[in-house]
Amino acid sequence: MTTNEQAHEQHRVDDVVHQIGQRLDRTTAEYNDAHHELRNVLKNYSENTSVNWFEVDDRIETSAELQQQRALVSRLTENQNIIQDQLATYRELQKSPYFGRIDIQDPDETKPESLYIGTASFVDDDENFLVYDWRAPISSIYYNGVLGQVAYDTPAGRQQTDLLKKRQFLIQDGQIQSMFDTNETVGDEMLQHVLGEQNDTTMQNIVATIQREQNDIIRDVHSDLLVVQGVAGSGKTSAILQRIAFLLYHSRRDLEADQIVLFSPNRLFSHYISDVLPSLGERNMRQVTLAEFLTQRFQGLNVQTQFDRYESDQQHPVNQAVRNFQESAAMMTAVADYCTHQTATDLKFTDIRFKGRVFFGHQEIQDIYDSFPTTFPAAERFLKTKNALEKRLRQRIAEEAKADWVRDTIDQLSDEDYHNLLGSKHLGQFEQLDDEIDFLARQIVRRRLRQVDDAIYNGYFLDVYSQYTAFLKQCPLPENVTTDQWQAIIDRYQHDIEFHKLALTDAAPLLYMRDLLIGGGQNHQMQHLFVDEMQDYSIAQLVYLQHAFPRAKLTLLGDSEQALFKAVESPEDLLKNLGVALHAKKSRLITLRRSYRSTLPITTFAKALLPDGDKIEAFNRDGDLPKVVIRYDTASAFKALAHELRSELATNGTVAILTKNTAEAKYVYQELHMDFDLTRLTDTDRTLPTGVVVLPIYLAKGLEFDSVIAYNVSAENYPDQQFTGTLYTIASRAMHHLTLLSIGPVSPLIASEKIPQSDLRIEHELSN
Ligand SMILES: Nc1ncnc2c1ncn2[C@@H]1O[C@H](COP(=O)(O)OP(=O)(O)OP(=O)(O)O)[C@@H](O)[C@H]1O
Repeated sequence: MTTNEQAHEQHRVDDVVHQIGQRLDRTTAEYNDAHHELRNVLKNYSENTSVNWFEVDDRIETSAELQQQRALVSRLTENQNIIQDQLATYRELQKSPYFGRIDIQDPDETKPESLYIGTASFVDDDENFLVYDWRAPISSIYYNGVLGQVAYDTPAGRQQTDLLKKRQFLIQDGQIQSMFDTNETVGDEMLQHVLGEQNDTTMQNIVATIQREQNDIIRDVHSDLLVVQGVAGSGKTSAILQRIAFLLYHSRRDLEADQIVLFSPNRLFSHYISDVLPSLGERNMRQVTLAEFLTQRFQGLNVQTQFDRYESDQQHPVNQAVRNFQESAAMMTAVADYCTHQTATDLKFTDIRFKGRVFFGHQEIQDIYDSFPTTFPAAERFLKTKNALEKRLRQRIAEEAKADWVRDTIDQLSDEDYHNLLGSKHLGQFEQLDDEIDFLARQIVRRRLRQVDDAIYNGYFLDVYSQYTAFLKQCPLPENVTTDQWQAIIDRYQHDIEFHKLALTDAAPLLYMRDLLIGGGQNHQMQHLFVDEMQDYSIAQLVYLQHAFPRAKLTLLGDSEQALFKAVESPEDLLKNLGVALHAKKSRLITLRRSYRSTLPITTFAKALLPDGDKIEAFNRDGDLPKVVIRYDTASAFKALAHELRSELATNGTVAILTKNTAEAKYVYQELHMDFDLTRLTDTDRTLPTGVVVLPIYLAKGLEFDSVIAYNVSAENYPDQQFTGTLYTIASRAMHHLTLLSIGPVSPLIASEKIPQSDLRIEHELSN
């Protein structure tokens, strides 16, 4: 590239930055005006809220005025927020207005046109697009096309054009740092630069360097089930976030950020990714971990988490055939079948009691349920039963309202209680005083019987926990599960319930049964459901999530090689199983094989751990070989660990010591915390501190660190292939440096002929 050309491009950058600066000044003035106006209205509002509340007439008038003011405040606040967002976007653009340029020749134009692509559009005062948003239809050719004839989708249909040039820029603080032309999707040079620079405090957006397959994930608007299987560090999480930004742009009119939900692997991860969407001018989607979701659904029960289960499985190995069945689509189908065949007498209705006495008996409830046609789905009969009970409750309230104690209570009401009981009804709204008294009497009884009302509303008159036992007892078993094994499952479930506990395997089928029998549990607002680290979810859980978000399109991303909690499955089998289980009409599988996170030596080592690791393509970024440090007793191991930590801390912001489980993390913490500023992370932590952190690998899922030290990769700790996934996940968290500490002989997974010694730096303890 000639210096002349760079000077010419810099000239354009200067011009665009100048125009953005002018727009920033204007918008700042607009912001100040909006802020001023809002402050005035708020001041007025607070003066109004202190007016007389006790005179009824005044109260009505004030309340109408307040409502108007409240609406005004909310409109002005929204306006102010919009301007604030614009300011943030302009500030970002001012630093780096764009990262790409495409020159195209449209068939009906005489001259080629140069378009510049950045994180947001910038249009000058004459409506010229100085920068195109990366999500605009035309921008797709920057990511997808090689030079020559290319096509792109627009709302008006597919368009053709001739792509003459593709240029990439790295612009920092308004200065072009580098620029080059490329025929590739997005050239490696740019990626080299970005990946080499990265550090791990929070994730960055990748819009300047999105790769072709990633772009397919990001721009897919057709699939109702999109399954992405990608190797560690291939950009699955990045793709999710850029996809969300794309979808929000694409369906701006009918999709809001809070109609998108992401199931994330842990809370640290939620924080780690939280800057990406705001950096693209979008709000964050909702985020929840599976544990949070289940806890919320089972209030009052202590639901086992994936982490608890992982720890307990290490101590008490489980029967895999039984668990596979419990977590299968077949189990969920069995639940659905069971629910459709329940007669009123099969259901475990319980009495609704009040102050120790039966208020509605279970037989009465069963008879009501039985009175509705069996052709109705169970949940509908249940809802009708609730309504019938509500009606009977209202009758009982009306009768009880005539009782003497109620009249006595009314006589003794203070003025304030009297007003409170009237609630939204106002004095004078009743034609006769008797009506008002009657209303108050029913209010008093209703309040007293709130417990009964709640029991009806929440459907507490069906004992779902006993119902689940009944389901388990008749559940058709596959051939490889014996009745004795199943009885043990039933016994354990009953025992757990007695102690208000629930095993993770029971959560999805039990919730599903509850929803199908009593209704509810579904969120019809969600339009997109994303599941990251899907390999840690059972099919039963995914079936449940689909039921819980019935209108949502599903994007499931994972890496079966990183399965810490279960066996590896091929992507194709997975899609087939999921497609059937989730009844997907338009399903699509995208596989990502290129790994971007780690240096070439680290990825080369990590992939060699896997039986079919040669499918993984390492991105060619230089770095040191992974270092294996072997010591033969604990004292020298910790001495070596301290030494490694010091040297890693000298060059890296964060050093993560990753362990196999919590017990090991606690132990390492105990041994080191006196000498280092060390943080042990647990599943309640939300933020990642810098310095040294120690955590079990399952809490590091989805995260990355400048430097990783794998604690004790000895043969004793990682004896066989069962631990391949764990070791691979640990190794693949490292971006720049990886150290493997072994106390005693190293694991056969590492000391294997598949891993040439020349791929590692091995440091044995020196004998005296
Ligand atoms: N196209 C890209 N341009 C720049 N950086 C990228 C690109 N794709 C991925 N990366 C970087 O590679 C790293 C790994 O990406 P990400 O965490 O999204 O991968 P992942 O597939 O979710 O990984 P894992 O399954 O191991 O958690 C991140 O630092 C991300 O920013």
